[in-house]
Amino acid sequence: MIVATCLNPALDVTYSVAALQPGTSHRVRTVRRRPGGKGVNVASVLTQQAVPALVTGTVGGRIGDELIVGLDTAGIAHRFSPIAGTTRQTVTITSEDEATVLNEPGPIVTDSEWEAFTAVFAGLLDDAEIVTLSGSLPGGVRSSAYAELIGIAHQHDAVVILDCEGESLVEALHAGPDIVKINEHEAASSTGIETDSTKGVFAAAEELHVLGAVEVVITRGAAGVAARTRDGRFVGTAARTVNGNPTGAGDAFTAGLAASTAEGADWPTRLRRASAWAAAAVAMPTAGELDLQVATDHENRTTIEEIPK
Ligand SMILES: O=P(O)(O)OC[C@@]1(O)O[C@H](CO)[C@@H](O)[C@@H]1O
Repeated sequence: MIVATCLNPALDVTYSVAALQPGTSHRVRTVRRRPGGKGVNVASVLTQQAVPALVTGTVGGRIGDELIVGLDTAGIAHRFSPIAGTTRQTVTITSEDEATVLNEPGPIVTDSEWEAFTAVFAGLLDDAEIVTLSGSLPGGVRSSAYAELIGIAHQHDAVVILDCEGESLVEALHAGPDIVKINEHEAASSTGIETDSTKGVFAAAEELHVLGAVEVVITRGAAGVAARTRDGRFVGTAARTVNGNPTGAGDAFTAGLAASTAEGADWPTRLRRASAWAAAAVAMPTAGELDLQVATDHENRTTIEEIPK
Protein backbone atom coordinates (compact mmCIF):
# COMPACT_ATOMS: atom_id res chain seq x y z
CA MET A 1 0.00 0.00 0.00
CA ILE A 2 1.03 3.62 -0.54
CA VAL A 3 0.52 6.02 2.38
CA ALA A 4 0.13 9.61 1.18
CA THR A 5 0.81 12.15 3.92
CA CYS A 6 -0.93 15.54 3.95
CA LEU A 7 -0.07 17.49 7.09
CA ASN A 8 -1.80 20.65 5.87
CA PRO A 9 -4.82 19.51 3.82
CA ALA A 10 -7.24 22.03 2.35
CA LEU A 11 -10.65 22.37 0.91
CA ASP A 12 -9.66 23.52 -2.60
CA VAL A 13 -12.07 26.05 -4.06
CA THR A 14 -11.60 26.60 -7.80
CA TYR A 15 -13.23 29.62 -9.47
CA SER A 16 -13.21 29.94 -13.23
CA VAL A 17 -13.45 33.45 -14.70
CA ALA A 18 -13.23 34.74 -18.26
CA ALA A 19 -10.06 36.72 -17.64
CA LEU A 20 -8.39 37.61 -14.34
CA GLN A 21 -7.72 41.31 -13.88
CA PRO A 22 -6.29 42.27 -10.47
CA GLY A 23 -7.97 45.33 -9.00
CA THR A 24 -11.35 44.66 -10.66
CA SER A 25 -14.42 42.60 -9.68
CA HIS A 26 -15.25 39.37 -11.52
CA ARG A 27 -18.32 37.23 -12.23
CA VAL A 28 -17.37 33.65 -11.40
CA ARG A 29 -18.52 31.18 -14.10
CA THR A 30 -18.13 27.94 -12.14
CA VAL A 31 -17.27 27.12 -8.52
CA ARG A 32 -15.76 23.74 -7.59
CA ARG A 33 -15.04 22.61 -4.01
CA ARG A 34 -13.09 19.44 -3.40
CA PRO A 35 -10.69 17.91 -0.88
CA GLY A 36 -7.15 19.08 -1.60
CA GLY A 37 -3.69 19.59 -0.28
CA LYS A 38 -0.80 17.88 -2.03
CA GLY A 39 -1.02 14.52 -0.22
CA VAL A 40 -4.79 14.35 -0.74
CA ASN A 41 -4.22 14.89 -4.46
CA VAL A 42 -1.62 12.09 -4.50
CA ALA A 43 -4.11 9.67 -2.87
CA SER A 44 -6.92 10.87 -5.15
CA VAL A 45 -4.91 10.15 -8.32
CA LEU A 46 -3.75 6.75 -7.02
CA THR A 47 -7.35 5.82 -6.16
CA GLN A 48 -8.51 6.88 -9.62
CA GLN A 49 -5.85 4.56 -11.05
CA ALA A 50 -6.94 1.70 -8.72
CA VAL A 51 -3.60 1.69 -6.87
CA PRO A 52 -4.12 0.81 -3.16
CA ALA A 53 -3.55 4.04 -1.23
CA LEU A 54 -4.60 5.88 1.90
CA VAL A 55 -4.15 9.50 2.98
CA THR A 56 -3.20 10.59 6.47
CA GLY A 57 -2.59 13.91 8.20
CA THR A 58 -4.41 16.25 10.55
CA VAL A 59 -7.91 17.76 10.11
CA GLY A 60 -10.28 19.84 12.19
CA GLY A 61 -13.33 22.09 12.28
CA ARG A 62 -16.20 22.53 9.86
CA ILE A 63 -13.96 22.64 6.79
CA GLY A 64 -12.21 19.48 7.99
CA ASP A 65 -15.64 17.78 8.22
CA GLU A 66 -16.45 18.85 4.65
CA LEU A 67 -13.08 17.53 3.49
CA ILE A 68 -13.71 14.11 5.09
CA VAL A 69 -17.19 13.90 3.51
CA GLY A 70 -15.58 14.73 0.14
CA LEU A 71 -13.00 11.95 0.59
CA ASP A 72 -15.73 9.44 1.49
CA THR A 73 -17.81 10.50 -1.51
CA ALA A 74 -14.81 10.06 -3.81
CA GLY A 75 -13.95 6.67 -2.26
CA ILE A 76 -10.50 7.82 -1.11
CA ALA A 77 -9.33 5.85 1.94
CA HIS A 78 -8.19 8.09 4.82
CA ARG A 79 -6.99 7.97 8.40
CA PHE A 80 -6.65 11.53 9.71
CA SER A 81 -5.80 12.58 13.26
CA PRO A 82 -8.16 15.23 14.70
CA ILE A 83 -7.05 18.73 15.76
CA ALA A 84 -8.91 21.56 17.53
CA GLY A 85 -8.04 24.12 14.81
CA THR A 86 -9.87 24.49 11.50
CA THR A 87 -8.53 23.01 8.26
CA ARG A 88 -7.77 25.69 5.66
CA GLN A 89 -9.25 26.54 2.27
CA THR A 90 -7.25 27.38 -0.82
CA VAL A 91 -8.55 29.37 -3.76
CA THR A 92 -7.49 28.74 -7.36
CA ILE A 93 -8.71 31.16 -10.02
CA THR A 94 -8.53 29.72 -13.51
CA SER A 95 -8.84 31.86 -16.61
CA GLU A 96 -8.03 30.57 -20.10
CA ASP A 97 -4.76 28.65 -19.57
CA GLU A 98 -3.68 30.42 -16.39
CA ALA A 99 -4.16 29.45 -12.76
CA THR A 100 -3.68 31.84 -9.83
CA VAL A 101 -3.43 30.04 -6.49
CA LEU A 102 -4.00 31.52 -3.02
CA ASN A 103 -2.81 29.14 -0.28
CA GLU A 104 -3.99 29.92 3.27
CA PRO A 105 -1.37 29.09 5.94
CA GLY A 106 -3.54 26.52 7.74
CA PRO A 107 -4.38 25.91 11.40
CA ILE A 108 -2.10 25.61 14.41
CA VAL A 109 -1.26 22.04 15.41
CA THR A 110 -0.26 21.71 19.09
CA ASP A 111 2.57 19.53 20.37
CA SER A 112 0.13 16.97 21.80
CA GLU A 113 -1.82 16.87 18.49
CA TRP A 114 1.46 16.30 16.67
CA GLU A 115 2.34 13.43 19.04
CA ALA A 116 -1.09 11.89 18.42
CA PHE A 117 -0.60 12.21 14.65
CA THR A 118 2.84 10.56 14.69
CA ALA A 119 1.31 7.57 16.56
CA VAL A 120 -1.38 7.26 13.85
CA PHE A 121 1.30 7.59 11.14
CA ALA A 122 3.53 4.89 12.67
CA GLY A 123 0.50 2.61 13.04
CA LEU A 124 -0.15 2.78 9.29
CA LEU A 125 3.31 1.76 8.21
CA ASP A 126 3.25 -1.99 8.80
CA ASP A 127 1.38 -2.33 5.49
CA ALA A 128 3.13 0.50 3.62
CA GLU A 129 5.81 -0.05 0.98
CA ILE A 130 5.89 3.61 -0.02
CA VAL A 131 5.21 6.80 1.96
CA THR A 132 4.77 10.14 0.22
CA LEU A 133 5.33 13.35 2.20
CA SER A 134 4.06 16.42 0.36
CA GLY A 135 3.26 20.07 0.88
CA SER A 136 3.48 22.83 3.44
CA LEU A 137 3.42 22.41 7.21
CA PRO A 138 0.59 23.80 9.32
CA GLY A 139 1.41 26.32 12.06
CA GLY A 140 2.99 25.05 15.26
CA VAL A 141 4.65 22.08 13.53
CA ARG A 142 8.45 22.26 13.67
CA SER A 143 10.40 22.48 10.42
CA SER A 144 12.00 19.14 11.39
CA ALA A 145 8.56 17.42 10.99
CA TYR A 146 9.39 15.67 7.72
CA ALA A 147 12.80 14.59 9.06
CA GLU A 148 10.98 12.98 12.00
CA LEU A 149 8.48 11.22 9.72
CA ILE A 150 11.27 9.94 7.44
CA GLY A 151 12.93 8.39 10.51
CA ILE A 152 9.67 6.63 11.46
CA ALA A 153 9.09 5.45 7.87
CA HIS A 154 12.60 4.03 7.63
CA GLN A 155 12.14 2.13 10.92
CA HIS A 156 9.28 0.39 9.07
CA ASP A 157 11.37 -0.16 5.88
CA ALA A 158 9.11 2.09 3.80
CA VAL A 159 10.53 3.99 0.81
CA VAL A 160 9.99 7.75 1.23
CA ILE A 161 9.15 10.12 -1.63
CA LEU A 162 9.44 13.73 -0.43
CA ASP A 163 7.96 16.84 -2.11
CA CYS A 164 8.39 20.00 -0.04
CA GLU A 165 10.38 23.21 -0.04
CA GLY A 166 12.18 25.71 2.19
CA GLU A 167 13.37 24.95 5.71
CA SER A 168 11.38 21.69 5.96
CA LEU A 169 13.22 20.37 2.87
CA VAL A 170 16.64 21.43 4.17
CA GLU A 171 16.00 19.64 7.49
CA ALA A 172 14.45 16.58 5.84
CA LEU A 173 17.56 16.04 3.70
CA HIS A 174 19.54 15.20 6.87
CA ALA A 175 17.20 12.21 7.39
CA GLY A 176 18.08 10.67 3.99
CA PRO A 177 14.81 10.65 2.02
CA ASP A 178 14.88 7.93 -0.67
CA ILE A 179 13.53 10.14 -3.46
CA VAL A 180 13.24 13.93 -3.40
CA LYS A 181 10.83 15.17 -6.07
CA ILE A 182 10.71 18.94 -6.45
CA ASN A 183 10.30 21.44 -9.26
CA GLU A 184 13.15 23.42 -10.77
CA HIS A 185 12.25 26.62 -8.87
CA GLU A 186 12.30 24.79 -5.52
CA ALA A 187 15.59 23.13 -6.54
CA ALA A 188 17.09 26.54 -7.32
CA SER A 189 15.92 28.19 -4.10
CA SER A 190 17.05 25.31 -1.88
CA THR A 191 20.53 24.98 -3.45
CA GLY A 192 21.27 28.49 -4.72
CA ILE A 193 22.08 26.95 -8.15
CA GLU A 194 20.44 28.35 -11.31
CA THR A 195 18.19 25.68 -12.85
CA ASP A 196 17.39 27.27 -16.20
CA SER A 197 19.56 24.75 -18.11
CA THR A 198 19.88 20.94 -18.01
CA LYS A 199 23.43 21.36 -16.68
CA GLY A 200 22.17 23.59 -13.85
CA VAL A 201 19.33 21.19 -13.01
CA PHE A 202 21.77 18.27 -12.69
CA ALA A 203 24.14 20.41 -10.59
CA ALA A 204 21.24 21.17 -8.21
CA ALA A 205 20.26 17.49 -8.15
CA GLU A 206 23.85 16.55 -7.29
CA GLU A 207 23.89 19.10 -4.46
CA LEU A 208 20.60 17.73 -3.05
CA HIS A 209 22.15 14.24 -3.21
CA VAL A 210 25.26 15.42 -1.36
CA LEU A 211 22.99 17.00 1.28
CA GLY A 212 21.24 13.66 1.91
CA ALA A 213 18.69 12.72 -0.80
CA VAL A 214 19.40 9.23 -2.13
CA GLU A 215 17.80 9.96 -5.54
CA VAL A 216 16.52 13.26 -6.92
CA VAL A 217 13.84 14.00 -9.51
CA ILE A 218 13.41 17.58 -10.70
CA THR A 219 10.32 18.49 -12.73
CA ARG A 220 10.66 21.29 -15.29
CA GLY A 221 7.12 21.93 -16.49
CA ALA A 222 6.90 21.89 -20.28
CA ALA A 223 10.70 21.30 -20.42
CA GLY A 224 10.23 17.79 -18.96
CA VAL A 225 12.06 16.12 -16.10
CA ALA A 226 15.61 15.36 -14.95
CA ALA A 227 16.56 12.59 -12.52
CA ARG A 228 19.78 11.75 -10.69
CA THR A 229 19.34 8.11 -9.66
CA ARG A 230 21.42 5.15 -8.51
CA ASP A 231 20.97 3.72 -12.04
CA GLY A 232 22.19 6.83 -13.85
CA ARG A 233 21.08 10.28 -14.93
CA PHE A 234 17.98 10.65 -17.12
CA VAL A 235 16.05 13.40 -18.86
CA GLY A 236 12.45 12.98 -19.97
CA THR A 237 10.71 14.98 -22.67
CA ALA A 238 7.01 14.91 -23.53
CA ALA A 239 5.98 14.66 -27.18
CA ARG A 240 3.55 17.56 -26.79
CA THR A 241 2.46 20.12 -24.21
CA VAL A 242 -1.00 19.93 -22.63
CA ASN A 243 -2.83 23.19 -21.94
CA GLY A 244 -5.08 23.52 -18.90
CA ASN A 245 -4.87 23.90 -15.12
CA PRO A 246 -1.38 22.94 -13.87
CA THR A 247 -2.47 22.99 -10.19
CA GLY A 248 -1.86 19.50 -8.82
CA ALA A 249 0.26 18.32 -11.78
CA GLY A 250 3.23 17.88 -9.42
CA ASP A 251 1.07 15.75 -7.12
CA ALA A 252 -0.01 13.55 -10.04
CA PHE A 253 3.70 13.21 -10.89
CA THR A 254 4.39 12.06 -7.31
CA ALA A 255 1.50 9.58 -7.57
CA GLY A 256 2.87 8.14 -10.82
CA LEU A 257 6.34 7.87 -9.29
CA ALA A 258 4.95 6.14 -6.18
CA ALA A 259 2.81 3.69 -8.16
CA SER A 260 5.62 2.69 -10.53
CA THR A 261 8.17 2.47 -7.68
CA ALA A 262 5.78 0.14 -5.82
CA GLU A 263 5.66 -2.04 -8.96
CA GLY A 264 9.48 -2.23 -8.99
CA ALA A 265 9.66 -0.57 -12.43
CA ASP A 266 12.99 0.71 -13.84
CA TRP A 267 13.74 4.44 -13.82
CA PRO A 268 12.80 5.18 -17.47
CA THR A 269 9.40 3.53 -16.87
CA ARG A 270 8.92 5.44 -13.60
CA LEU A 271 9.73 8.79 -15.21
CA ARG A 272 7.51 8.05 -18.23
CA ARG A 273 4.54 7.09 -15.99
CA ALA A 274 4.98 10.08 -13.66
CA SER A 275 5.34 12.58 -16.52
CA ALA A 276 2.25 11.13 -18.25
CA TRP A 277 0.13 11.41 -15.09
CA ALA A 278 1.29 15.01 -14.58
CA ALA A 279 0.22 15.89 -18.14
CA ALA A 280 -3.08 14.08 -17.60
CA ALA A 281 -3.71 16.20 -14.47
CA VAL A 282 -3.19 19.45 -16.42
CA ALA A 283 -5.97 18.36 -18.78
CA MET A 284 -8.51 18.29 -15.91
CA PRO A 285 -10.21 21.39 -14.43
CA THR A 286 -9.26 20.65 -10.80
CA ALA A 287 -6.28 19.12 -8.97
CA GLY A 288 -6.36 15.43 -7.99
CA GLU A 289 -7.92 14.10 -11.20
CA LEU A 290 -6.50 12.60 -14.41
CA ASP A 291 -7.68 12.53 -18.01
CA LEU A 292 -7.00 8.83 -18.58
CA GLN A 293 -6.76 9.19 -22.36
CA VAL A 294 -4.03 11.82 -22.01
CA ALA A 295 -2.25 9.60 -19.45
CA THR A 296 -2.11 6.68 -21.90
CA ASP A 297 -1.10 8.85 -24.88
CA HIS A 298 1.69 10.56 -22.97
CA GLU A 299 3.07 7.40 -21.45
CA ASN A 300 3.57 6.02 -24.96
CA ARG A 301 5.04 9.23 -26.31
CA THR A 302 7.37 10.51 -23.58
CA THR A 303 11.05 10.03 -24.43
CA ILE A 304 13.56 9.16 -21.70
CA GLU A 305 17.25 9.58 -22.47
CA GLU A 306 20.18 8.52 -20.31
CA ILE A 307 22.77 11.28 -19.87
CA PRO A 308 26.37 10.05 -19.45
CA LYS A 309 28.30 11.53 -16.49
O1 LIG B 1 0.28 25.14 0.64
P1 LIG B 1 0.79 23.89 -0.03
O2 LIG B 1 0.62 22.69 0.85
O3 LIG B 1 2.17 24.03 -0.56
O4 LIG B 1 -0.10 23.70 -1.34
C1 LIG B 1 -1.48 23.50 -1.26
C2 LIG B 1 -2.08 23.32 -2.63
O5 LIG B 1 -2.13 24.54 -3.34
O6 LIG B 1 -1.31 22.43 -3.41
C3 LIG B 1 -2.17 21.58 -4.14
C4 LIG B 1 -1.70 21.54 -5.56
O7 LIG B 1 -0.40 20.99 -5.62
C5 LIG B 1 -3.56 22.07 -3.91
O8 LIG B 1 -4.53 21.04 -3.94
C6 LIG B 1 -3.41 22.59 -2.53
O9 LIG B 1 -4.42 23.17 -1.92
